[in-house]
Amino acid sequence: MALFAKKPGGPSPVRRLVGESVSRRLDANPAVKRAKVDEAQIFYHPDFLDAATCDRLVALIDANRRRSTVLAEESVQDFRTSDSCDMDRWSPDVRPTDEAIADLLGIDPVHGETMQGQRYAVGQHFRAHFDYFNEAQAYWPKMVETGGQRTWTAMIYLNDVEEGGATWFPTIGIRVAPKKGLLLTWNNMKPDGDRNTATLHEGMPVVQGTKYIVTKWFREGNWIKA
Ligand SMILES: O=C(O)CCC(=O)C(=O)O
Ligand SMILES: [Fe+2]
Repeated sequence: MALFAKKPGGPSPVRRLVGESVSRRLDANPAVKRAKVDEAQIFYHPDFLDAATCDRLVALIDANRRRSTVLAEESVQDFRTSDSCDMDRWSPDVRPTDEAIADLLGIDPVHGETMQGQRYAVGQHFRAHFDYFNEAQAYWPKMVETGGQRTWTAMIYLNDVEEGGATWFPTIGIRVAPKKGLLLTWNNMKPDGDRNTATLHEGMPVVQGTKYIVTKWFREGNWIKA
């Protein structure tokens, strides 16, 4: 390692600016509410997506789902037990939603990763994790090539779940129950652009019913190369 190699993480002007511009835009949108917590910038739009679009995305997830994977090298059994699939951003069934999320946040769509569809059956979950990358991990150089750190996460609940399946932020102490069409979004960075450990979150086990969501992660740089 080089003698003066920069320690991973720390404040970042680029990530700070993204946090400022997105939170300013969301605060100015009367349809969007900000969670009343100090630890992180968390917002929600109670009825972002209409029922018919939700149903279409659920059908696409059912047609394309496979077992979910995680990034860490250690294989973590039972860490993420849902099924998931890539949602083709150019498909006419996906593109309007994909671009509407980017527009809501005011982030150029080229920063957005391929949207992920996820399906959780009874008992399935996504254990507590951070969406931002660990810059000390072996996978990090690959992530730099594909747009660098993740800044904002946006997810949409595509159906109502009979019981369970909430998104839980244990450090902050809030739980968001699935509600068809609701969009939840948060900044994985602190206001100074450093990684925000308070964004630790978990997809809690579904107790009854099935949970469908789409998740969109935004990078600080370009995911789509010109
Ligand atoms: O299923 C959830 O509620 C959380 C999903 C999640 O954390 C993710 O997709 O990164
Ligand atoms: Fe997550």
